[in-house]
Amino acid sequence: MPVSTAQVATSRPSRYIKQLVSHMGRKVTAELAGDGRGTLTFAQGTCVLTPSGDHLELIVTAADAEAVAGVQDVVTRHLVRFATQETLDVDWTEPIEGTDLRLVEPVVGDYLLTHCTPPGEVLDELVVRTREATGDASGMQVSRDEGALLTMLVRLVGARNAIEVGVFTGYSSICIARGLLEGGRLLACDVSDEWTAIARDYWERAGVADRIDLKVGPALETLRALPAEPTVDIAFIDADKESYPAYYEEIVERLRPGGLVVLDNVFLGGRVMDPAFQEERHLAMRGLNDLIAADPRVESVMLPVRDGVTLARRR
Ligand SMILES: C[S@@+](CC[C@H](N)C(=O)[O-])C[C@H]1O[C@@H](n2cnc3c(N)ncnc32)[C@H](O)[C@@H]1O
Repeated sequence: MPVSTAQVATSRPSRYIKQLVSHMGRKVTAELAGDGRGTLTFAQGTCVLTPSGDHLELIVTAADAEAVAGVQDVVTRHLVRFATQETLDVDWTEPIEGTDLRLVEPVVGDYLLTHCTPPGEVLDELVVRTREATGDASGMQVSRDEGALLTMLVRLVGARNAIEVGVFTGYSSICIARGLLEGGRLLACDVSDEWTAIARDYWERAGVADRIDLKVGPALETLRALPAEPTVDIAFIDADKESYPAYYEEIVERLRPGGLVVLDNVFLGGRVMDPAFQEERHLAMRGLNDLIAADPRVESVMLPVRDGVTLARRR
């Protein structure tokens, strides 16, 4: 239960952050960013302090509830001591797990679904068919707003040469293939014959089958077998999470300048923000998110679309 927040009403949030960073900097790592955001890194966890109008926003992240309480205690005591001209009310929320974070408010999520270009009959039917054929696994399919985003990105990039890692029943492949320039091709990678059989059927129905090359097998092998030349315009990564770093490396080296790699599920349902989650896929995604943000080969932005989407554009 490692994430807890507090909103402290005050007319001087920036001043307290400066004071705290300067004071705590003698004992722990304390940083003040140009935008006024402060970060305190203790042995047990971190506290991020952000000035927000007439509030000071605090976020404590640590590996367990006890560690959260320890960081909360240090921060609260110092803040209260620094506030000589007012009484600060530091009211922390109960610590929650990353999986309980609301990544997209349901009402917002629903509004987004109904305010993008409609995907059309074939994709609507594919959603139904996927649910019937795969049950709970159907949750892996990209949503209609994310699908619309993919088509839009493919068009904006002016893509002729695209790659998809993780086809499932073909929804996102159709979205990508639709946006390609005349003569464009999509290399679609997946390990499942069963799921991609459905994809093939719907690619035909959507009229894009002739521009998709399906490669069934481990995607890493497929990617490594590609020429090591920067010819890829856009790639979408949406497969096994442990392999994301390897997929990213193979793809980023093959992107042409201005080419885009799009990564899905970069929040892992909130688990990337929660240090209690330490499985291989959590470490892989957390590490990759950090790497991309600092990667000099690309410009990147992370979008709170569904489970988090990163766009990284090759410089
Ligand atoms: C989240 S689903 C993809 C959803 C798809 N983009 C869509 O919109 O319907 C992940 C897919 O990755 C595939 N996959 C898992 N491990 C793989 C691997 N090593 N190589 C290629 N595909 C893999 C799975 O078979 C599954 O179809």
